[in-house]
Amino acid sequence: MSPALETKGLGMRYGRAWALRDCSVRLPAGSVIALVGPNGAGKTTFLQLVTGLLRPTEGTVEVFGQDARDGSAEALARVGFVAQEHPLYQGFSVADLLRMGRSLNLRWDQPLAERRLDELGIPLAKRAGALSGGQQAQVTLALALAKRPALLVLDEPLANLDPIARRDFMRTVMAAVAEDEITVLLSSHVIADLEAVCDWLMLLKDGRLQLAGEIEDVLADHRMLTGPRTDDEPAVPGLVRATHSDRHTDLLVRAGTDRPELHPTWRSHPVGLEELILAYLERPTEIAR
Ligand SMILES: Nc1ncnc2c1ncn2[C@@H]1O[C@H](COP(=O)(O)OP(=O)(O)OP(=O)(O)O)[C@@H](O)[C@H]1O
Repeated sequence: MSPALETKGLGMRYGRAWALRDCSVRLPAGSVIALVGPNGAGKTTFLQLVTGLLRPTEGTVEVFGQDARDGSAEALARVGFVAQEHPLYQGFSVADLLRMGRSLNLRWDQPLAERRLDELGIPLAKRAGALSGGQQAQVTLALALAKRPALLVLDEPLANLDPIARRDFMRTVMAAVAEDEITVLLSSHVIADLEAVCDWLMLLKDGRLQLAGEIEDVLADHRMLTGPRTDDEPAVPGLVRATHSDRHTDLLVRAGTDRPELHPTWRSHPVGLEELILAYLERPTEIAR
């Protein structure tokens, strides 16, 4: 499938410190991509490079084949961005925000935005500052979707939302995906919420890409091996991380299914997404191959 987004050797340095380094990835159009990583991993930096808000120190980033650095009106029109914390002018009414969106954007679907807000029971006359956190998040999402973007970029959209607001927010995103076949790239720490909606995973740590792929393939490519406790680090090919309990050792391994070279008493079982992500986040940073 043709990529929605392609980066090659992408890097960003703030002063002398690299926030992102050597990031090469192709993200397919039509997918819903989870960007995960601990605090300071470089997620916001990556998203701001994709949306053209930052210029890379090195490397390239293309959105639907167009250089994200050129900042043209057409390029900007194809990308909807919801920044962290859902910033809105607090003194503006929702209607004012829609009016502003209409005058600032090349393409603007006012009926779509009004319909979405009506379905959510968010009154147009209300001031943004008088809305709940969940409603403010929905307003920023409605503004981003009114551009009818081909790529929707969401930076930690679920932070500070209660479980119901998180569910409602993701429902709105998924309804837009179903209606318009848009590509969605979202960063989050809430892995459980991502699992239900994302089909692609991109994992960053210490500014380095650790893992990228279709979630189904990534999970199929890993196994958890459980056996008697061994205190020495086992020399298993493809070992991602070893963890030890009183009596057992668990080895997360990559590539292939079973490991015949291990003792036959070792049991092999599939791994869940959260378990896999945590194992990658907890191991020392490696440069992605
Ligand atoms: N404007 C800036 N000036 C200097 N350093 C910055 C700037 N923005 C980010 N950084 C640094 O770059 C690194 C990556 O930050 P970034 O915000 O991209 O990470 P993140 O994965 O989004 O983190 P979080 O989950 O906490 O939002 C961090 O070490 C951060 O301190």
